[in-house]
Amino acid sequence: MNPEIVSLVDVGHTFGGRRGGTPFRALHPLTVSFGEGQSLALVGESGSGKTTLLRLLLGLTRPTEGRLRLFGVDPAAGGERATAARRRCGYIPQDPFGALPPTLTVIDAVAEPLRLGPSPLPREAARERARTLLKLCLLEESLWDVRAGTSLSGGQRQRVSFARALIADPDLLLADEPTSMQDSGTRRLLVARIAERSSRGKGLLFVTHDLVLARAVTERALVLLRGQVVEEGPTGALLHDPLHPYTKALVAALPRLGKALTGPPPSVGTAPPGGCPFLHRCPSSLALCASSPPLTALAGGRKVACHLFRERAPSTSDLSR
Ligand SMILES: Nc1ncnc2c1ncn2[C@@H]1O[C@H](COP(=O)(O)OP(=O)(O)OP(=O)(O)O)[C@@H](O)[C@H]1O
Repeated sequence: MNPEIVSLVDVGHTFGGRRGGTPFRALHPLTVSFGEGQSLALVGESGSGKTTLLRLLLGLTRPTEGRLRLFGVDPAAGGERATAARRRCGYIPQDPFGALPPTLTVIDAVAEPLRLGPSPLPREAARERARTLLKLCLLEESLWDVRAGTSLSGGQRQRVSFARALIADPDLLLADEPTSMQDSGTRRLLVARIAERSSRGKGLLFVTHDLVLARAVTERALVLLRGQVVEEGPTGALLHDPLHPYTKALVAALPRLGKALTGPPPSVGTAPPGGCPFLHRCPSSLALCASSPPLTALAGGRKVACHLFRERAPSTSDLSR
């Protein structure tokens, strides 16, 4: 087992429960871990809980359930060890508009992570590294001295945010749809930069709607629907042999196949509390699906939460974990 980077044991999150209002369970308890050189994709439609999970890992939100560890510490605990663990992470947020310090120039915004922490790099050395990375991220030189908070398109901001997240060569990269605003050539280049890190023992948590993209950079994937894991396994297996009807629908909806998912997105709609989160859109639903199917381990390191697969589950002794 590689030294552990991320460990979640029954981690869940409910918004709104503490200050009154209607509590909303954005993430149902989930258990997952990965170590150095390993990568995990979080795949699902809008509103499925992907960003919530990233925010828990970064210590920006404290989980309301379970036990979460980042490099062996609780990232939301405060104190030096939690700060040190968070500093080992690079984060590419989904929304590049709020992601950059608005008063810094592009080059200083990218260099900034090297200027923080216990052994900051001198300003010019940090800026030199920022120049190299900005070139690799195909950001036009004419933009390096403009204010990061103005004058940049969404795609340009996203590339600046990408360079900023990678400049300190973090041990864990948390990337939330990091190439959503890029053309296909630039996307390929940025994805290759992410993929090469795994061979150097770096960890990756990659959030995307797109299983093809997930397969390019990750070995394993979790498919989330309404905050519940409906399938987990090797990313290639999920793409080429999806088991859960929802994963099948996600694969069928990939642009090259062109079939849109039917029914309302997960944040809308009316799945019964406790029932399968895909019930109202599932072409194969059974009466049984009004009750929640447990996440069941199958052969080949795969897991699926679907009543259709209960009978295919191997005996406990066959389970990979
Ligand atoms: N601060 C909050 N208070 C209440 N509900 C929230 C809060 N943040 C997120 N949610 C809800 O939690 C659910 C999951 O949101 P999250 O941002 O994690 O989804 P996501 O999978 O990242 O979606 P997207 O792909 O659109 O970013 C959504 O229904 C969202 O409305």
